[in-house]
Amino acid sequence: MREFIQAVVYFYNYLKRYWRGLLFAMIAVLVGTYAQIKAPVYLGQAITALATYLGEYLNPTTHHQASMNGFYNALWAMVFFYGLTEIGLVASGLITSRISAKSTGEMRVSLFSKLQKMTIRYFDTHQDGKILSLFTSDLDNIFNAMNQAIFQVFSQGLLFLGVIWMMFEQSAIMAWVTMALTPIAILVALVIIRRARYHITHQQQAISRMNGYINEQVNGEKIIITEGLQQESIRNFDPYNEKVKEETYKGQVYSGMLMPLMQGLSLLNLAIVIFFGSWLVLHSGMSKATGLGLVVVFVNYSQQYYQPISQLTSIYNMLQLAITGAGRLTKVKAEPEEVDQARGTVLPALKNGVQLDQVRFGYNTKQEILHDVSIDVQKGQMVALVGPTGSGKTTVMNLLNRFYDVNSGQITFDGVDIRQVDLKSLRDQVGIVLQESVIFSRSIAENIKFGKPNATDKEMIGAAKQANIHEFIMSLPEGYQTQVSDENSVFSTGQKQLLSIARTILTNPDFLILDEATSNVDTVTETKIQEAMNNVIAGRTSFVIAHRLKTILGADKIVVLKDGRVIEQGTHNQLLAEHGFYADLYHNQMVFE
Ligand SMILES: Nc1ncnc2c1ncn2[C@@H]1O[C@H](COP(=O)(O)OP(=O)(O)OP(=O)(O)O)[C@@H](O)[C@H]1O
Repeated sequence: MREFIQAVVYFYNYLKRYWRGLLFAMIAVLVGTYAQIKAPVYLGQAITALATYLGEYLNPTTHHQASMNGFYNALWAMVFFYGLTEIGLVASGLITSRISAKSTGEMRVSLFSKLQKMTIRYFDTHQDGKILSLFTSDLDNIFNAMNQAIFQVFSQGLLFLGVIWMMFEQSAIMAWVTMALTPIAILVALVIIRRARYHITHQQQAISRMNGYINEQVNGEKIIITEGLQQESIRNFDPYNEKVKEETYKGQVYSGMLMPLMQGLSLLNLAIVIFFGSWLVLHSGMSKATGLGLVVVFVNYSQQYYQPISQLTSIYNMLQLAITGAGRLTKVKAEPEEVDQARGTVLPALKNGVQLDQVRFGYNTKQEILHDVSIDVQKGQMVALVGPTGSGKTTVMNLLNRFYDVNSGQITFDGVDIRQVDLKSLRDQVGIVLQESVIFSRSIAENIKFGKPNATDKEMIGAAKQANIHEFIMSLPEGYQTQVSDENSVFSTGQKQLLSIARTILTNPDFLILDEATSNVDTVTETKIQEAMNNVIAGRTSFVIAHRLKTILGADKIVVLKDGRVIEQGTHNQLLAEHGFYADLYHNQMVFE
């Protein structure tokens, strides 16, 4: 019930601005449905008029032209009402399609804007595929429901009530006869909806599990190919696919069953209506011609009456999917936002330095990752963070840029706690070169200018030169205009990092965080990266997460992290003299280099 109310609120928020269009669509449905239930009355009158005329025609002594006029009048009225039905239904369909497309478009924009404000924590804890499915399946389901189901609930509900009302207007006894099979129809519909729902829920779960498997296998394709595990991967795919196949089949069997069953019931009912109607014509006091007309009217109503019941499963399924989708999107909307642009003081340019003061932090409440970490960086200094894998180096970087907040202690820029600072002004000062370099689908020039789109070409080329990537870019036939993307990258891993460095140099940050690429790069590229790093670091305050110790020998301070604690601090020579963890690490690496 909570999910239902949530969905109603969600739809209301997006649909309220279209109230005029919706009102118009409803009036169109109202007119169309009224015409639809009114038309059979004229059909009946036409039949009655024809029967009267034929009766008189067969008896030449009482032949009147007038009864034929009644037939034509009724016929025209019937055509008019059926025409009106079509106009009403087409008009309301067009309006609802337009409103659904527009409001789903707005939902898409709002979802995308929301995602752009999400915390790193959100992206760290949600799979890419699941985020993508908000845009694909959830919004699609919502569109389908708005376009068809909500409209159908209204129009079919109206038709159902309207037919009952009209039937009682025409003949109460015939109305009861037409409705005779209603309890069976409703019972059948409920049983089938329950079964269909069961299998459709299982089908969705099976699809989600299968997608998870495909996602994982595609991401791990390199390992699968190198280990020759393709056949195994195909074999393991089978049970996922089988489950989807089985549940889809059963779901379709049940949901597809309702329509023919209802048609069957309606045909059975038709026979009852004709049988009872004929009995009434023969045994009641009404004229035979009127009775014949009445039978024809109820033949029509009998079909219209069972139509809404047969639509129930598809409407129900569509609504159910939309309610789940709206629930998921409401949850996303309620997620805490990252960029709270207007809050806090604007951070002035760094004057003294950056401090981590007794910082404690964990990604979740169960496990603390950093314990009492204190690091002091003076303006213009280069601090290197070293330590075994999992020791917390990247975590320190995440905190410095305020991707996450500390649990206790504080991080300060010139003595100001970064939690008190306007986030944008903090991010403007901090430049990050990540281990994993990202390439966007656009030209190389636009990729370099990503953080500063209004940079001049001269500035951009200057940055590329400092990052040691200019010559390579110029060797490409289209130079800086070469279109690149993650799938169609012309860069090696090392070159991608050089591009990231160029991107960062261009934004000219005061404070720099550099996460050195761990992947093996050839010695020429390694030297180039080293030079580029020296260029970007020069004159800046920087934190370098180093994996190859020889890259940080000249650091002003080396901080050694182990299991989330600072175990040693000092210059390279000081730490070597201590013969501690760093000295061991250094000697071990030198043996392998
Ligand atoms: N998003 C996250 N959620 C939960 N735990 C995480 C997350 N990121 C890292 N951790 C955990 O925090 C610890 C420190 O990880 P971190 O990435 O900071 O180490 P690192 O020193 O940078 O390692 P590496 O040298 O391998 O990059 C690890 O135990 C890791 O499992």
